[in-house]
Amino acid sequence: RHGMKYIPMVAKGCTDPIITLNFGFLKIYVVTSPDMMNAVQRQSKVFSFGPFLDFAAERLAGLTGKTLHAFRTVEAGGQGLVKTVMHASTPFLAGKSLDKLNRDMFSAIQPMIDELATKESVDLIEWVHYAMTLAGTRAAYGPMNPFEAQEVRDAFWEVDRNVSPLLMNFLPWLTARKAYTNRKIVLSAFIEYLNKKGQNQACDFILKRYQVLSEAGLSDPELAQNEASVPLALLSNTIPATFWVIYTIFSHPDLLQELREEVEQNAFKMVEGECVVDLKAIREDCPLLISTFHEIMRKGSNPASTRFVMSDFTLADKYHLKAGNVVILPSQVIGRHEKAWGPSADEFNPRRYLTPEPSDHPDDPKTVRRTGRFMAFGVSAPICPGRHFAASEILGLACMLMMRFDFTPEGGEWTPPEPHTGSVLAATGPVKGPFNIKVKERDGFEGKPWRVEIGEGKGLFPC
Ligand code: HEM
Repeated sequence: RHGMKYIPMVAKGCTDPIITLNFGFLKIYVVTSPDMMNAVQRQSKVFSFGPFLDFAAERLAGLTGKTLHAFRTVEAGGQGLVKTVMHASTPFLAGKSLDKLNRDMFSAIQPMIDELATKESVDLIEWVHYAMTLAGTRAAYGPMNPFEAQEVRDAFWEVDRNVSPLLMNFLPWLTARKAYTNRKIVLSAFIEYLNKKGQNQACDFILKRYQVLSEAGLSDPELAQNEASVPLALLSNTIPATFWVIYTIFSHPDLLQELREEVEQNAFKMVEGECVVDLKAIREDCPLLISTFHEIMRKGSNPASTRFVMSDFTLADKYHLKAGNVVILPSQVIGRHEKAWGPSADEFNPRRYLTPEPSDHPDDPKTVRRTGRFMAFGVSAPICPGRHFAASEILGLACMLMMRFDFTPEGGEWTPPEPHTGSVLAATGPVKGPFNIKVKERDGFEGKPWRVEIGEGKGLFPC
């Protein structure tokens, strides 16, 4: 009922560094303190992420039989393809490949932003979903993008919003009907994409995945079955996070003003009458914007990194964890712990990630890399490999919107929309629409052409 918010709800106020939720057939150990998280992370053989890769291959992607065996981790008796493909493709989410991905994403979204300028009002949630889904997937999958069809986009979001019963894996065609039938629509689009050899014009990350999987002997339908679940990683978190970044910046007028000044000075230029936002300069020369992004993600998202207990283990000589159960490291609890951030841990402070205030941390004021400092993209391995692309998409778009537009919510008040609790894969606060805003180009910028310039570099944000 509460979706991803359930864990922090039960953990809030607990004084123990780890607590047990007993579901009878399964215990979930919820870590509530940074020190205990360190202790768990030090035992990477005992607390492993591997079984969750198997879980996702079976329940999210719906793999069965010999395809599932090929993907399963070696530890679980499989061929370990899930790790092989991740390892081979992750480097293509940085450097030149990331520059190209960003370039393609912003050239895809630019006409949609220009169209926004012709409107007087819009449902911001719907617009962000539409524009980011289309632009992100065009950049990833190329001109034969399976998500061009609205039917496929709608089916994808139906899967995302109804994924919980699918994860139970109990007669999914009956108990998870919506997700199950819509997953089939997405899958058919991916099969057609491969039939047309669409992957040959995909981004390097996607192309590498196809190469590795076909070299491993997978047929196109088997390959499509796995790849049809990749957009859950590509879109499920990025889109709600984009909404919240835009919402938070525009709903804090003083902050908006400061950010506009920072961007105007460091990451904006006029080139022959064209307004240009510079993504490389956003990364390198806009510390307040980056800090604001981190703080919105710290406060607003609630990913819970998950580990499987491989063998019985006693933590801190006191807490006995039994093999076969699950450990959760919830960022909403650990990342807001006083040990991570001192007494201001629960406040929204867009300057938090600038040079740390000496009074901020009771134990070690100068430490920037304190445990629990920033967990929105997960912790250590398997930290999100797409985080730099996500940050580029979100911040590039947010800058373009705040430099070009004034947004006013209908009714005048910035009142946060209702959460969408069915979307349990998204840790970034998915919401239910509509959220109607009035749109107006800013004084002095009316009717001007705009673009985002990518610039060369490693493409890496400090996250
Ligand atoms: C705001 C946007 C995003 C957020 C908050 C986010 C967050 C996360 C988190 C928390 C994890 C799990 C880490 C753990 O369990 O400790 C993860 C994994 C992953 N993410 Fe993201 N992510 C985002 C965007 C993206 C994008 C755009 C991509 C795609 C290119 C992506 C690709 C992946 C992949 C492939 C994994 C699995 C990594 C593995 O199994 O080793 N993510 N992400």
